[in-house]
Amino acid sequence: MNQFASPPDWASQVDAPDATPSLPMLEVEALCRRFAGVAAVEDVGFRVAPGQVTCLLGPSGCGKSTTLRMIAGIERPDSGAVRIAGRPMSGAGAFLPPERRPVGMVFQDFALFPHLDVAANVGFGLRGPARQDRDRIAALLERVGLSGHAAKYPHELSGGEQQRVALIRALAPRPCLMLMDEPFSSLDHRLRDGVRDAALDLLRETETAVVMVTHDPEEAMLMGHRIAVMRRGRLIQEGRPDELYNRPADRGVAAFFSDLNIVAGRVAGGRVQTVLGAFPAPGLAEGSRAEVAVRPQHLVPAEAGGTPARVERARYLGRESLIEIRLEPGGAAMKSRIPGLVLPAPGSLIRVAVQPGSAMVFAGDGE
Ligand SMILES: Nc1ncnc2c1ncn2[C@@H]1O[C@H](COP(=O)(O)OP(=O)(O)OP(=O)(O)O)[C@@H](O)[C@H]1O
Repeated sequence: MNQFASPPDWASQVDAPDATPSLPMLEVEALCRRFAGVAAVEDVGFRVAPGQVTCLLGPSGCGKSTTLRMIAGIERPDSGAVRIAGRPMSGAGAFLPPERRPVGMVFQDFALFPHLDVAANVGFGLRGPARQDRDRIAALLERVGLSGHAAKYPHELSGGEQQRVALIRALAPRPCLMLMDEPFSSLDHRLRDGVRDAALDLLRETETAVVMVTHDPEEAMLMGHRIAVMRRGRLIQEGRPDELYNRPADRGVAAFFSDLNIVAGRVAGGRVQTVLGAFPAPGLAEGSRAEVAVRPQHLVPAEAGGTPARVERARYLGRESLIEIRLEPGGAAMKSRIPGLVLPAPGSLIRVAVQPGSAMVFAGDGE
């Protein structure tokens, strides 16, 4: 059971910068796991507050699932600690098996029992007499719009319906923490939004803390109150979606969320001087090399000033236009995304500028 009687309102936490509640539901500390001498997860630590969703985001093989499996107790950490609702699950000699952890799990393949009808599948998560609690099962089914499906078998349901059943089956025992591994990735694009929204509503209502693995940055931004970006087994950055998008720790994190235009330069007078202009470079040594990353929507046509650029290709994408250009000094290829219909002729010369405050400056000239 959730030991916190009245968890803080998730919306106010999202709005308030750096409002980390004092009592996390999940605490992960310095988790490490090696396979055949190779580190799959190294020194990963983060916390999740009650009612909050943290998305583990990263490329294939970066250690997301292994981290999730260690939280679940399916995988034993080599070192580090996991605490749920303040109780040690693993670490310091303790190790609770998965069935003794107050955790619900949902995976990519819905894994419903094919020989049980929907009501029995949901009831399976309940223990003892609660398993027959028709009212609770009916309430959960109604909550995800499946009231009329209680007597159906999994093969009679669509993928989206099956995943909603898997979700309420995991939530039925009222876990403190929900662990979800790519839970929506096998769903048809059209179904996905509806199932995601149903899941978010239900998780918020039940004030369940959630760790969700995804490799899709848009999904992480859509679902996560916080995002933890992993790379090569390590946690690179953890924070609110806007922090990761606007203040990424490095170029790799920045590149996860969109295409980037990159220009390099040297720091002089506290600013990195580039072909696109000079940008503040706080904390970087005078004379050192730095690179500036600019998202395509932040590289915009300039009336006067700016940097001359030759248009290579311009396409209208509906909501916006994508203009591919080559900077005249240096010849670097860049992309600019502009709202509406803006189609300069290929070969024409335009001027572009970086929107104030949008440039991301990193040390060095490569990852
Ligand atoms: N049981 C295992 N035995 C050996 N190596 C493993 C095992 N489980 C995971 N690995 C390795 O550990 C690394 C991390 O794997 P993990 O499944 O955690 O990555 P991931 O980020 O979840 O990837 P994906 O998005 O492809 O599922 C990979 O190199 C993987 O091959």
